Amino acid sequence: MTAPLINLNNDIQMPAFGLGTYLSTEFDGYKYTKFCLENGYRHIDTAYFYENEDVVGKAINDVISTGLLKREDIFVTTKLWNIHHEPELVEKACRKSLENLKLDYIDLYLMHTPIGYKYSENEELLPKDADGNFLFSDVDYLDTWKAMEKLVGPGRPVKSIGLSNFNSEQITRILENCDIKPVVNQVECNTSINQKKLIEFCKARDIVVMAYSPMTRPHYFEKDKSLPRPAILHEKVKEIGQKYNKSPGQVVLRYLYQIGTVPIPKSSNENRIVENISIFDFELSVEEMQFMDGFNTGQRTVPFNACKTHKYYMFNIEF
Ligand SMILES: NC(=O)C1=CN([C@@H]2O[C@H](COP(=O)(O)OP(=O)(O)OC[C@H]3O[C@@H](n4cnc5c(N)ncnc54)[C@H](OP(=O)(O)O)[C@@H]3O)[C@@H](O)[C@H]2O)C=CC1
Ligand SMILES: O=C1CO[C@H](CO)[C@@H](O)[C@@H]1O
Repeated sequence: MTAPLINLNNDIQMPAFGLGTYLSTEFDGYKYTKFCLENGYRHIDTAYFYENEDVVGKAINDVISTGLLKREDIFVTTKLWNIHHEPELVEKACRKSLENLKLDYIDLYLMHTPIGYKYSENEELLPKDADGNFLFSDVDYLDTWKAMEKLVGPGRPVKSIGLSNFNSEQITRILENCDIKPVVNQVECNTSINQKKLIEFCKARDIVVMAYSPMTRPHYFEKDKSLPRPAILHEKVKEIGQKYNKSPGQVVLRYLYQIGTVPIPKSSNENRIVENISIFDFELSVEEMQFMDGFNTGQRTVPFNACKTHKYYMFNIEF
Protein backbone atom coordinates (compact mmCIF):
# COMPACT_ATOMS: atom_id res chain seq x y z
CA MET A 1 0.00 0.00 0.00
CA THR A 2 1.16 3.58 -0.59
CA ALA A 3 0.21 6.58 1.52
CA PRO A 4 -1.85 9.50 0.21
CA LEU A 5 -0.01 12.72 -0.59
CA ILE A 6 -0.63 15.90 1.35
CA ASN A 7 0.01 19.44 0.20
CA LEU A 8 2.54 21.43 2.19
CA ASN A 9 2.21 25.21 2.52
CA ASN A 10 4.72 25.66 -0.33
CA ASP A 11 2.59 23.46 -2.64
CA ILE A 12 5.07 20.59 -2.50
CA GLN A 13 3.48 17.22 -1.83
CA MET A 14 4.56 14.91 0.98
CA PRO A 15 3.47 11.29 1.58
CA ALA A 16 1.29 11.18 4.71
CA PHE A 17 3.27 8.27 6.19
CA GLY A 18 6.99 7.48 6.45
CA LEU A 19 9.66 5.19 7.81
CA GLY A 20 11.60 6.22 10.95
CA THR A 21 15.24 5.14 11.10
CA TYR A 22 16.56 6.14 14.54
CA LEU A 23 18.79 3.31 15.87
CA SER A 24 18.64 1.48 12.55
CA THR A 25 22.14 0.08 12.39
CA GLU A 26 24.23 -0.12 9.27
CA PHE A 27 22.70 -3.46 8.23
CA ASP A 28 19.12 -2.64 9.28
CA GLY A 29 19.29 0.91 7.96
CA TYR A 30 20.15 -0.34 4.47
CA LYS A 31 18.07 -3.51 4.35
CA TYR A 32 14.83 -2.11 5.73
CA THR A 33 14.94 1.25 3.95
CA LYS A 34 15.28 -0.70 0.69
CA PHE A 35 12.53 -3.13 1.73
CA CYS A 36 10.22 -0.21 2.56
CA LEU A 37 10.76 1.47 -0.80
CA GLU A 38 10.07 -1.84 -2.54
CA ASN A 39 6.85 -2.16 -0.56
CA GLY A 40 5.03 1.13 -1.01
CA TYR A 41 6.89 3.51 1.32
CA ARG A 42 7.80 6.79 -0.38
CA HIS A 43 8.95 8.82 2.62
CA ILE A 44 12.04 8.15 4.75
CA ASP A 45 13.03 10.04 7.90
CA THR A 46 16.68 10.17 8.90
CA ALA A 47 18.99 12.68 10.62
CA TYR A 48 22.65 13.65 10.77
CA PHE A 49 22.47 12.63 14.45
CA TYR A 50 21.43 9.05 13.58
CA GLU A 51 24.73 8.47 11.76
CA ASN A 52 22.93 6.35 9.17
CA GLU A 53 22.40 8.83 6.34
CA ASP A 54 25.00 6.90 4.33
CA VAL A 55 23.20 3.54 4.47
CA VAL A 56 19.75 5.09 4.09
CA GLY A 57 21.04 6.99 1.05
CA LYS A 58 22.61 3.87 -0.39
CA ALA A 59 19.29 2.03 -0.13
CA ILE A 60 17.51 4.92 -1.87
CA ASN A 61 20.09 5.07 -4.65
CA ASP A 62 20.08 1.31 -5.14
CA VAL A 63 16.29 1.25 -5.52
CA ILE A 64 16.50 4.12 -8.01
CA SER A 65 19.19 2.32 -10.00
CA THR A 66 16.96 -0.74 -10.40
CA GLY A 67 14.44 1.49 -12.17
CA LEU A 68 11.67 0.70 -9.67
CA LEU A 69 11.44 4.31 -8.52
CA LYS A 70 12.70 7.70 -9.63
CA ARG A 71 14.30 10.19 -7.25
CA GLU A 72 11.20 12.40 -7.48
CA ASP A 73 8.99 9.52 -6.26
CA ILE A 74 10.80 9.50 -2.90
CA PHE A 75 10.51 12.08 -0.12
CA VAL A 76 13.64 12.27 2.01
CA THR A 77 13.66 14.06 5.35
CA THR A 78 16.85 14.72 7.27
CA LYS A 79 17.75 17.07 10.10
CA LEU A 80 20.27 19.71 11.10
CA TRP A 81 21.83 18.53 14.35
CA ASN A 82 22.19 20.69 17.48
CA ILE A 83 25.97 21.18 17.10
CA HIS A 84 25.42 22.91 13.75
CA HIS A 85 23.20 25.80 14.86
CA GLU A 86 25.80 28.53 14.28
CA PRO A 87 24.58 30.19 11.05
CA GLU A 88 27.98 29.76 9.36
CA LEU A 89 27.84 25.98 10.01
CA VAL A 90 24.37 25.39 8.56
CA GLU A 91 25.13 25.10 4.85
CA LYS A 92 28.23 23.00 5.53
CA ALA A 93 26.17 20.60 7.67
CA CYS A 94 23.50 20.35 4.99
CA ARG A 95 26.13 19.63 2.31
CA LYS A 96 27.60 16.95 4.58
CA SER A 97 24.17 15.30 4.89
CA LEU A 98 23.80 15.38 1.10
CA GLU A 99 27.25 13.86 0.74
CA ASN A 100 26.35 11.12 3.24
CA LEU A 101 23.08 10.45 1.44
CA LYS A 102 24.70 10.77 -1.99
CA LEU A 103 21.70 12.73 -3.21
CA ASP A 104 21.44 16.01 -5.12
CA TYR A 105 18.77 17.46 -2.89
CA ILE A 106 16.91 16.94 0.38
CA ASP A 107 13.11 17.10 0.24
CA LEU A 108 12.69 18.31 3.80
CA TYR A 109 15.39 19.65 6.11
CA LEU A 110 14.33 20.05 9.74
CA MET A 111 15.99 21.89 12.62
CA HIS A 112 16.22 18.87 14.95
CA THR A 113 15.58 20.91 18.12
CA PRO A 114 15.61 24.60 19.09
CA ILE A 115 18.59 23.92 21.38
CA GLY A 116 22.18 24.36 20.23
CA TYR A 117 25.12 22.28 21.48
CA LYS A 118 28.74 23.36 21.46
CA TYR A 119 30.51 22.63 18.18
CA SER A 120 33.98 21.11 18.21
CA GLU A 121 36.35 20.19 15.39
CA ASN A 122 35.90 16.47 16.05
CA GLU A 123 32.10 16.93 15.77
CA GLU A 124 31.21 15.37 19.11
CA LEU A 125 27.44 14.89 18.68
CA LEU A 126 26.62 14.96 22.40
CA PRO A 127 29.34 17.22 23.88
CA LYS A 128 29.54 16.99 27.67
CA ASP A 129 31.73 18.38 30.47
CA ALA A 130 33.63 16.22 32.97
CA ASP A 131 30.45 15.92 35.14
CA GLY A 132 28.42 14.63 32.21
CA ASN A 133 26.43 17.85 31.67
CA PHE A 134 25.69 18.90 28.11
CA LEU A 135 27.84 21.67 26.70
CA PHE A 136 25.22 23.95 25.21
CA SER A 137 25.59 26.89 22.88
CA ASP A 138 23.28 29.88 23.14
CA VAL A 139 22.75 30.37 19.40
CA ASP A 140 19.33 31.84 18.74
CA TYR A 141 17.27 29.29 16.77
CA LEU A 142 15.92 32.23 14.74
CA ASP A 143 19.43 32.90 13.43
CA THR A 144 19.72 29.20 12.59
CA TRP A 145 16.38 29.38 10.78
CA LYS A 146 17.55 32.39 8.75
CA ALA A 147 20.56 30.35 7.63
CA MET A 148 18.29 27.41 6.74
CA GLU A 149 16.15 29.71 4.58
CA LYS A 150 19.19 30.32 2.38
CA LEU A 151 19.29 26.60 1.50
CA VAL A 152 15.95 26.78 -0.34
CA GLY A 153 15.32 27.95 -3.88
CA PRO A 154 16.22 27.23 -7.50
CA GLY A 155 19.60 25.49 -7.69
CA ARG A 156 19.74 25.19 -3.90
CA PRO A 157 20.06 21.85 -2.03
CA VAL A 158 16.77 21.81 -0.13
CA LYS A 159 13.12 21.80 -1.31
CA SER A 160 11.39 22.51 2.03
CA ILE A 161 12.44 23.44 5.56
CA GLY A 162 10.78 22.73 8.86
CA LEU A 163 11.09 22.35 12.60
CA SER A 164 11.25 19.55 15.12
CA ASN A 165 10.58 19.62 18.86
CA PHE A 166 9.38 23.26 18.75
CA ASN A 167 6.63 24.48 21.07
CA SER A 168 3.86 26.91 20.05
CA GLU A 169 5.68 30.00 21.35
CA GLN A 170 8.85 29.11 19.50
CA ILE A 171 6.86 28.45 16.31
CA THR A 172 5.16 31.83 16.68
CA ARG A 173 8.53 33.55 17.02
CA ILE A 174 9.72 31.86 13.83
CA LEU A 175 6.51 32.77 11.96
CA GLU A 176 6.71 36.42 13.04
CA ASN A 177 10.28 36.78 11.81
CA CYS A 178 10.70 34.45 8.86
CA ASP A 179 10.82 34.85 5.09
CA ILE A 180 10.05 31.15 4.52
CA LYS A 181 7.41 29.50 6.70
CA PRO A 182 8.15 26.08 8.20
CA VAL A 183 6.09 23.38 6.46
CA VAL A 184 6.35 20.78 9.23
CA ASN A 185 6.90 20.47 12.99
CA GLN A 186 8.04 16.94 13.86
CA VAL A 187 7.24 16.13 17.50
CA GLU A 188 6.59 13.17 19.74
CA CYS A 189 3.02 12.16 19.08
CA ASN A 190 1.45 8.90 20.15
CA THR A 191 -1.47 7.73 22.26
CA SER A 192 0.24 8.89 25.49
CA ILE A 193 0.83 12.41 24.20
CA ASN A 194 -1.57 12.99 21.34
CA GLN A 195 -0.67 16.68 20.88
CA LYS A 196 -4.23 17.71 20.00
CA LYS A 197 -3.63 21.37 20.96
CA LEU A 198 -0.34 21.60 19.08
CA ILE A 199 -1.93 19.95 16.03
CA GLU A 200 -4.77 22.52 16.06
CA PHE A 201 -2.28 25.35 16.52
CA CYS A 202 -0.09 24.12 13.64
CA LYS A 203 -3.03 23.38 11.36
CA ALA A 204 -4.26 26.98 11.72
CA ARG A 205 -0.81 28.07 10.51
CA ASP A 206 -0.53 25.59 7.62
CA ILE A 207 2.12 23.53 9.39
CA VAL A 208 1.88 19.73 9.27
CA VAL A 209 2.62 17.80 12.46
CA MET A 210 4.80 14.78 11.85
CA ALA A 211 4.43 12.16 14.60
CA TYR A 212 7.66 10.69 15.96
CA SER A 213 7.80 7.70 18.31
CA PRO A 214 4.23 6.92 17.14
CA MET A 215 4.30 3.41 18.66
CA THR A 216 5.38 4.92 22.05
CA ARG A 217 8.67 3.01 21.70
CA PRO A 218 7.56 -0.45 22.93
CA HIS A 219 11.22 -1.54 23.16
CA TYR A 220 11.92 1.20 25.75
CA PHE A 221 8.78 0.39 27.78
CA GLU A 222 9.83 -3.25 27.85
CA LYS A 223 12.96 -2.25 29.77
CA ASP A 224 11.54 0.57 31.89
CA LYS A 225 7.93 0.32 33.05
CA SER A 226 7.92 3.92 34.34
CA LEU A 227 7.80 5.06 30.70
CA PRO A 228 4.42 5.56 28.97
CA ARG A 229 2.66 2.29 28.23
CA PRO A 230 2.18 1.71 24.47
CA ALA A 231 -1.51 1.40 23.59
CA ILE A 232 -0.74 -1.64 21.39
CA LEU A 233 -0.56 -3.63 24.64
CA HIS A 234 -4.17 -2.81 25.57
CA GLU A 235 -6.76 -5.58 25.13
CA LYS A 236 -9.45 -3.20 23.82
CA VAL A 237 -7.12 -1.88 21.09
CA LYS A 238 -6.63 -5.45 20.00
CA GLU A 239 -10.43 -5.91 19.91
CA ILE A 240 -10.90 -2.75 17.84
CA GLY A 241 -8.31 -4.09 15.40
CA GLN A 242 -10.05 -7.48 15.14
CA LYS A 243 -13.22 -5.72 13.99
CA TYR A 244 -11.34 -4.40 10.93
CA ASN A 245 -8.97 -7.35 10.57
CA LYS A 246 -6.12 -5.07 11.64
CA SER A 247 -3.38 -5.31 14.27
CA PRO A 248 -3.13 -3.11 17.41
CA GLY A 249 -0.24 -1.28 15.72
CA GLN A 250 -2.42 -0.45 12.73
CA VAL A 251 -5.18 0.86 15.04
CA VAL A 252 -2.67 3.19 16.75
CA LEU A 253 -1.21 4.44 13.45
CA ARG A 254 -4.68 4.94 11.95
CA TYR A 255 -5.64 6.96 15.07
CA LEU A 256 -2.60 9.21 14.58
CA TYR A 257 -3.46 9.66 10.91
CA GLN A 258 -7.10 10.51 11.71
CA ILE A 259 -6.09 13.17 14.27
CA GLY A 260 -4.19 14.82 11.43
CA THR A 261 -0.56 13.76 11.77
CA VAL A 262 1.98 12.07 9.53
CA PRO A 263 3.29 9.04 11.47
CA ILE A 264 6.86 7.79 10.87
CA PRO A 265 7.14 4.47 12.78
CA LYS A 266 10.51 2.73 12.80
CA SER A 267 10.55 -0.98 12.16
CA SER A 268 13.19 -3.55 11.25
CA ASN A 269 10.70 -6.34 10.74
CA GLU A 270 9.31 -7.06 7.29
CA ASN A 271 5.84 -8.07 8.47
CA ARG A 272 5.45 -5.02 10.69
CA ILE A 273 6.80 -2.72 7.94
CA VAL A 274 4.09 -3.89 5.52
CA GLU A 275 1.46 -3.89 8.28
CA ASN A 276 2.28 -0.36 9.47
CA ILE A 277 1.62 1.37 6.16
CA SER A 278 -1.55 -0.65 5.52
CA ILE A 279 -3.84 1.80 7.32
CA PHE A 280 -5.46 3.64 4.45
CA ASP A 281 -8.30 1.18 3.82
CA PHE A 282 -10.26 1.47 7.06
CA GLU A 283 -11.57 4.17 9.36
CA LEU A 284 -11.99 4.28 13.13
CA SER A 285 -15.42 5.40 14.32
CA VAL A 286 -16.04 8.48 16.45
CA GLU A 287 -16.46 6.24 19.53
CA GLU A 288 -13.25 4.35 18.80
CA MET A 289 -11.37 7.65 18.34
CA GLN A 290 -12.75 8.82 21.69
CA PHE A 291 -11.62 5.60 23.32
CA MET A 292 -8.10 6.08 21.89
CA ASP A 293 -8.10 9.71 23.13
CA GLY A 294 -8.46 8.23 26.62
CA PHE A 295 -4.83 7.06 26.63
CA ASN A 296 -3.58 10.66 26.55
CA THR A 297 -1.76 11.44 29.80
CA GLY A 298 0.71 13.94 28.32
CA GLN A 299 3.65 11.83 29.49
CA ARG A 300 6.57 11.85 27.06
CA THR A 301 8.84 9.01 26.03
CA VAL A 302 11.44 11.50 24.73
CA PRO A 303 11.44 14.38 27.26
CA PHE A 304 14.97 15.74 26.53
CA ASN A 305 15.55 15.91 30.30
CA ALA A 306 19.25 16.68 29.89
CA CYS A 307 18.26 19.94 28.18
CA LYS A 308 15.96 21.22 30.93
CA THR A 309 18.35 23.96 32.02
CA HIS A 310 18.66 25.45 28.53
CA LYS A 311 16.83 28.73 27.89
CA TYR A 312 15.13 27.22 24.86
CA TYR A 313 13.97 24.03 26.61
CA MET A 314 10.74 23.40 24.77
CA PHE A 315 8.54 21.32 27.07
CA ASN A 316 8.06 23.82 29.95
CA ILE A 317 4.75 25.04 28.56
CA GLU A 318 1.56 23.11 27.83
CA PHE A 319 2.18 22.79 24.08
N1 LIG B 1 12.81 14.57 15.77
C1 LIG B 1 13.14 13.87 16.84
O1 LIG B 1 13.66 14.42 17.83
C2 LIG B 1 12.85 12.44 16.88
C3 LIG B 1 12.54 11.77 15.71
N2 LIG B 1 12.27 10.42 15.71
C4 LIG B 1 11.96 9.77 14.41
O2 LIG B 1 10.74 9.05 14.54
C5 LIG B 1 10.95 7.67 14.23
C6 LIG B 1 10.04 6.74 14.99
O3 LIG B 1 10.19 6.88 16.37
P1 LIG B 1 10.99 5.85 17.31
O4 LIG B 1 11.53 6.67 18.42
O5 LIG B 1 11.90 5.05 16.50
O6 LIG B 1 9.88 4.95 17.97
P2 LIG B 1 8.59 4.11 17.49
O7 LIG B 1 7.48 4.56 18.36
O8 LIG B 1 8.45 4.17 16.03
O9 LIG B 1 8.98 2.67 17.97
C7 LIG B 1 9.86 1.84 17.26
C8 LIG B 1 9.75 0.45 17.87
O10 LIG B 1 8.41 -0.02 17.68
C9 LIG B 1 8.43 -1.34 17.17
N3 LIG B 1 7.31 -1.45 16.25
C10 LIG B 1 7.16 -0.89 15.02
N4 LIG B 1 5.99 -1.20 14.48
C11 LIG B 1 5.34 -2.01 15.35
C12 LIG B 1 4.09 -2.66 15.35
N5 LIG B 1 3.24 -2.55 14.33
N6 LIG B 1 3.76 -3.40 16.44
C13 LIG B 1 4.61 -3.53 17.47
N7 LIG B 1 5.82 -2.93 17.54
C14 LIG B 1 6.18 -2.16 16.49
C15 LIG B 1 9.77 -1.48 16.48
O11 LIG B 1 10.21 -2.83 16.57
P3 LIG B 1 10.69 -3.62 15.24
O12 LIG B 1 11.80 -2.82 14.63
O13 LIG B 1 11.13 -4.92 15.79
O14 LIG B 1 9.48 -3.71 14.37
C16 LIG B 1 10.70 -0.56 17.26
O15 LIG B 1 11.35 -1.23 18.29
C17 LIG B 1 12.45 7.48 14.56
O16 LIG B 1 12.95 6.26 14.08
C18 LIG B 1 13.03 8.74 14.00
O17 LIG B 1 13.11 8.64 12.59
C19 LIG B 1 12.23 9.75 16.89
C20 LIG B 1 12.52 10.36 18.09
C21 LIG B 1 12.88 11.75 18.18
O1 LIG C 1 15.77 12.06 16.97
C1 LIG C 1 16.09 11.65 18.08
C2 LIG C 1 15.93 10.24 18.43
O2 LIG C 1 15.68 10.04 19.80
C3 LIG C 1 16.61 10.62 20.66
C4 LIG C 1 16.35 10.30 22.10
O3 LIG C 1 16.16 8.95 22.32
C5 LIG C 1 16.52 12.11 20.49
O4 LIG C 1 17.53 12.71 21.23
C6 LIG C 1 16.69 12.55 19.07
O5 LIG C 1 16.15 13.82 18.91
